[in-house]
Amino acid sequence: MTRPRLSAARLPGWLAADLPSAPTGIVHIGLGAFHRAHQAVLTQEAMRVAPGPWGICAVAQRNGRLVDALVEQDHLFTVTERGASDDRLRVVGSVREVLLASEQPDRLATVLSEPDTRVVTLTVTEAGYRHDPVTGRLRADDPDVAADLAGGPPRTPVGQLVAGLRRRRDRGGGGLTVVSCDNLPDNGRLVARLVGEFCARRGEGDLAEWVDEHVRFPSSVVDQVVPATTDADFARVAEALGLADRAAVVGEPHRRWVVEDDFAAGRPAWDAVGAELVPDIAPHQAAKLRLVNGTHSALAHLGLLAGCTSTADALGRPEFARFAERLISAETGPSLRRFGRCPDEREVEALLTRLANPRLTHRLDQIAGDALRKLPPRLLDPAVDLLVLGVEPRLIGVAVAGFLHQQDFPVLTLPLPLRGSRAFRALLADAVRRIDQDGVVATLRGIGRS
Ligand SMILES: NC(=O)c1ccc[n+]([C@@H]2O[C@H](COP(=O)([O-])OP(=O)(O)OC[C@H]3O[C@@H](n4cnc5c(N)ncnc54)[C@H](O)[C@@H]3O)[C@@H](O)[C@H]2O)c1
Ligand SMILES: O=P(O)(O)OC[C@@H](O)[C@@H](O)[C@H](O)[C@H](O)CO
Repeated sequence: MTRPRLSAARLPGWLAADLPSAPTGIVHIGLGAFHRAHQAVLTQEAMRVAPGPWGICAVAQRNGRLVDALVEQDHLFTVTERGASDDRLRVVGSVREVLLASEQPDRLATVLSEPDTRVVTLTVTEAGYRHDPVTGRLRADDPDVAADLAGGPPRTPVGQLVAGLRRRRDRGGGGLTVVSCDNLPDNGRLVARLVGEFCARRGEGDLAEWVDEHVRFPSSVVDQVVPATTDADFARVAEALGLADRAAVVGEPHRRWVVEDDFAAGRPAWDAVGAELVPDIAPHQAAKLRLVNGTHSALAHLGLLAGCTSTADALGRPEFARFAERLISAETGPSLRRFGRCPDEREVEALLTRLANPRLTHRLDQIAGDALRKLPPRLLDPAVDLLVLGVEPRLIGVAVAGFLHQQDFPVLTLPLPLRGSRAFRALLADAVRRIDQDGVVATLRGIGRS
């Protein structure tokens, strides 16, 4: 059945009552599923607690269909919080404008330069930063980066940021805070470094100095599983609302945001609605990337070999559930010792229950993508820390072997301590051989018995 589209005029009164009406103060680059389920919701909740000029201008890179859908829907969309037994549907109205960066580069630079814009958030995936994961430097050989450096309409998020900052400086603009929300270690420092390098490569040392003085780049950690929306999700929302929402998103009820408390010119009252403002992000970041994303990546690389399609599918199989539990309890958890805390039994169980939510379809192939960037902070850094503690990272070795198993040649650059460890290289080779000979399920069962 074709339903009328979600719009301000069609919204039932009981849903409209909660929506904020605020001018734009935030630019979000990377209008994906995650932003809509996470920062857009938190910002709406924060404005309810402390009203302020924190409407969002959300920027898609190339997805014109999503931009068109949101324009048609008066920028409204639904977020379904999907727990293990029920759904909670809400309408989000914190997005006030949407832009398509590839077609509106000038408008984007202008919004970034507006005095009322005081915060920029980013979710552009690990690949979006166009950096070399080993050196952390900008990949100047990437054709889009090269085009941006040559002064064309910016195609990359870093190019877009620099164009906006340049215009802001030229207009005599004030302080701005750029918050990366991507699953990358030290994401704030990474963006600051890439912006500085971009300016240097263009010979714009004066702009780099202005940025140093006026712009802050706090690092942040986000945690909420928000899979890509499925057709079944769209149909469920239409059924519940009586309206079609082409920008609907579905995520788990768990939601966490830890941000370094370093803002140049104010922010919404995110801390009043659950965000944690902290002086040091390092322990939070390591714990999140290793326990949540490390488990995800392990399940993805091993699960795909066994024909599993989603995290819930994999964790529904006893050998994967046991492997994940042991991976966290015996390796990724204890690897956090130098940060001062390891998860206890209860925390491990709660995390696995979250990740196994049978009502969320979090596809393993989505998680497995871009593994060369994802594996170092999620599984290789913990392996290094375990070696320092004198513990053999055997289960991490099996997870990494799940990735290597499908490769024709050794593509993964191991961190130096792992490359130099004969024991680690041997256990990796052994795990690849066992998966090859016995298959992944028998390998995991073998671990369970040993
Ligand atoms: N979805 C989650 O569960 C989740 C949870 C925590 C953190 N995150 C972070 O958010 C990121 C985005 O997740 P999502 O669910 O919104 O994904 P998505 O696929 O819905 O959206 C991805 C966004 O990133 C942009 N993008 C992708 N590749 C790019 C590139 N090479 N250059 C520039 N922009 C690019 C796209 O334009 C889009 O706006 C993740 O990669 C992760 O770092 C996601
Ligand atoms: O492409 P990725 O792996 O960074 O993103 C997919 C998910 O694994 C990830 O985003 C998790 O859902 C999230 O990090 C949970 O907080």
